Amino acid sequence: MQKNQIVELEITDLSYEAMGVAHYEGLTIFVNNALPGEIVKAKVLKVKKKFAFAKIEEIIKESPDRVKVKLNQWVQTGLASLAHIKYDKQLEFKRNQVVNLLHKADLDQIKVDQTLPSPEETGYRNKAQVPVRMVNDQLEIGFFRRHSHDLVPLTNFFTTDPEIDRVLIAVRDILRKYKVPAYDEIHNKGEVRYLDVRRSKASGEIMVILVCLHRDFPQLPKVAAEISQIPDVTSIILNHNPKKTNVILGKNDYVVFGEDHITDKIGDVKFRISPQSFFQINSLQTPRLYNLAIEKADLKPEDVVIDAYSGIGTIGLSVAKHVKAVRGMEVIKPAVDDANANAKLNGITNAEYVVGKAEEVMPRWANEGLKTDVIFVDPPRKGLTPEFIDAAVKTNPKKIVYISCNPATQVRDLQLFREQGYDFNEIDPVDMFPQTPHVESVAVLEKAEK
Ligand SMILES: C[S@@+](CC[C@H](N)C(=O)[O-])C[C@H]1O[C@@H](n2cnc3c(N)ncnc32)[C@H](O)[C@@H]1O
Repeated sequence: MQKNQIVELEITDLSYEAMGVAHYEGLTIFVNNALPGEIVKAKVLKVKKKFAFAKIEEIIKESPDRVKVKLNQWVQTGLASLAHIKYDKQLEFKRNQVVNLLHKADLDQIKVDQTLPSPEETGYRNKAQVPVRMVNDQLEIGFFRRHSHDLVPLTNFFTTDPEIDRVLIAVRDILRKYKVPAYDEIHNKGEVRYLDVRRSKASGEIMVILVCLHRDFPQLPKVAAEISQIPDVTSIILNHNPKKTNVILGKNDYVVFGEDHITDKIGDVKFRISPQSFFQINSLQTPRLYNLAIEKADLKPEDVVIDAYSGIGTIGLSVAKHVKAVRGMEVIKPAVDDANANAKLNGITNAEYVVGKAEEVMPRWANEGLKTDVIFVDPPRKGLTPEFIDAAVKTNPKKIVYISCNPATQVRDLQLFREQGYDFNEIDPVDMFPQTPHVESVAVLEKAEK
């Protein structure tokens, strides 16, 4: 097989990144955009020893699960790389990810529920982080083509709250009007790198973050004054990111208009959210995810609860009024400040959050003799560490509720807990990210009977 060769392929599977999978002359071929059951003519893009990448030239036999995507850019950019598959099949794809991982781990007996669908299939994101670049001498917002830094200009971000798209376009036009240069990442010059916009569905408040190369730029006062006139914008932040890096946000934020946070709500609990704080992006699905996790925790009024990887305290503060005490830890300081402020904001006096790495804080607490009843963990994609797991077990909880955005690391960690006398019999996938291959899942570990 050679680059640029055209081959006819039968697609037999979907990879975890939602690429069609085919086999040809002993090679596994990943075909962008192709679906199982389809026969396609594809052009070979790259050939490695055991696998190759190809793109569709022509669909000879089309899958009945295919959706005609209006804007092919969504799929191309990876912004919504499952958008070409019917929603019920997306849910099945996500469930299958979990089933396959359990199968590989010899855990076929674990039950995997149907994926809980999201109330909104599009327009669900309460936050957009979009790159800003010059394209043909004009400042554009958009998204990078998959596996590249080529900006595809976009004005409809599809999975984002349409109110946020409206603000993104308005800010883009203001930057154009004042001739603010976009960031040039090759030479590390120019100015605006990203626009980061957050909107609370509950309060309607909107935060606009201009991620900039410099702490200030000549047009900033006029630009800020005009952005502040966009309806519902209550906060404008300049995030200073001077480094040549792929990391989106720099360390320092400067308020250029309004508040340093916006306020949102999950259930009855209010949350202030600062620019650097993590907040679940699917506003309508988040309470359903938390309710599932909380129901499974079967909390009692005398329980001591840990909220690990707590972000702004959303899980712990949602349960604080029903338990004896909540203690949480989180590595981002502004998020911890938010969490403690959020406790006060809601009149909660039995919850306390500290700054630190979970894998360091948990062992410290365990060594101090802390005993717990229920531990909630909600780590980033890389999952937990063995140090955290050992320390969590040492505090002797009845239950550990594991919320994960990466079932591969979740299954790995659940096995480590199993070796330490905890067991689980079910994983529930929840769709937090429709139109994308991302899978969220919840599992509950209980102390195994001796
Ligand atoms: C998936 S988020 C969950 C946040 C929160 N539970 C929620 O539902 O909004 C994971 C959080 O873990 C934090 N984090 C990442 N690495 C960490 C570590 N080593 N120790 C503690 N927190 C960490 C991130 O900053 C982020 O807020």
